[in-house]
Amino acid sequence: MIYIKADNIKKSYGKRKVVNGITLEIEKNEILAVIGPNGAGKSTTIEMIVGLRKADQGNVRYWDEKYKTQIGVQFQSVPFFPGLTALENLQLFAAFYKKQLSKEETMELLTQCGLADCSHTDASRLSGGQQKRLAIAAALVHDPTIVFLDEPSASLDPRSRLEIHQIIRSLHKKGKTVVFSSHDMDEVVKLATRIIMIDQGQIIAEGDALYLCEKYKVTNLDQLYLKLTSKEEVAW
Ligand SMILES: Nc1ncnc2c1ncn2[C@@H]1O[C@H](COP(=O)(O)OP(=O)(O)OP(=O)(O)O)[C@@H](O)[C@H]1O
Repeated sequence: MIYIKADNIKKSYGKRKVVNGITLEIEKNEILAVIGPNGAGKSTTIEMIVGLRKADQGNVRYWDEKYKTQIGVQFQSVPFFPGLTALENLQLFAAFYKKQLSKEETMELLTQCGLADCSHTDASRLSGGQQKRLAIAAALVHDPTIVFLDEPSASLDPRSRLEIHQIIRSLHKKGKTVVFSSHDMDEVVKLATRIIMIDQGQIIAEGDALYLCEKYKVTNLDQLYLKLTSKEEVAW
């Protein structure tokens, strides 16, 4: 089953074409990794797909007219409410979806995201890694069908990174669809059931890791990345 279909979407900021005709589908119960260089247009593409940014051209179609309540999104920076604890922040995020999370339900979500010990800590005092996990928890408060995670494990220590992988795997096991962006090719190989590589606002490769490595005659995704993505000339 196809949940979301983006057809030839484009976005420019001023004269700069950031997304230049992306067509993709997001299927039920896949873990889709979106990879590509800094500034390639990954976040902008995700923002258009989740309906937070309007495409200049092209369109995005959804499987359900109430899709907004069934999508959870974690962005790279999260505006938590200072003065509120981690637990209170999650309850507030749930209220945005008109959902009342009991203390027990909130604790369960915090535990799932490795934050049980921080439930009563002011969100603004959490470490970077803890804030990232709280951001993921915030994306899950309404038990969404599809979860978009924008670089969920970036700048995390190895243990926290593994915890994020566990969260992604358990969401997948529950039948959810997960779309995540990442610069960590090992993580992508471990988790993704399908990969989309974006460069300069266009999809330049698509498929699972094995297929892509065979197709482009490389032994791993790092090599594939270096082979396919453009490189800026370095001026010394
Ligand atoms: N609101 C905005 N206004 C102007 N330019 C923007 C805006 N948002 C993004 N850009 C520019 O668009 C380009 C693509 O940004 P985007 O965040 O989509 O890339 P990305 O592939 O997610 O990069 P990264 O891997 O570094 O997160 C970048 O050059 C960025 O500076």
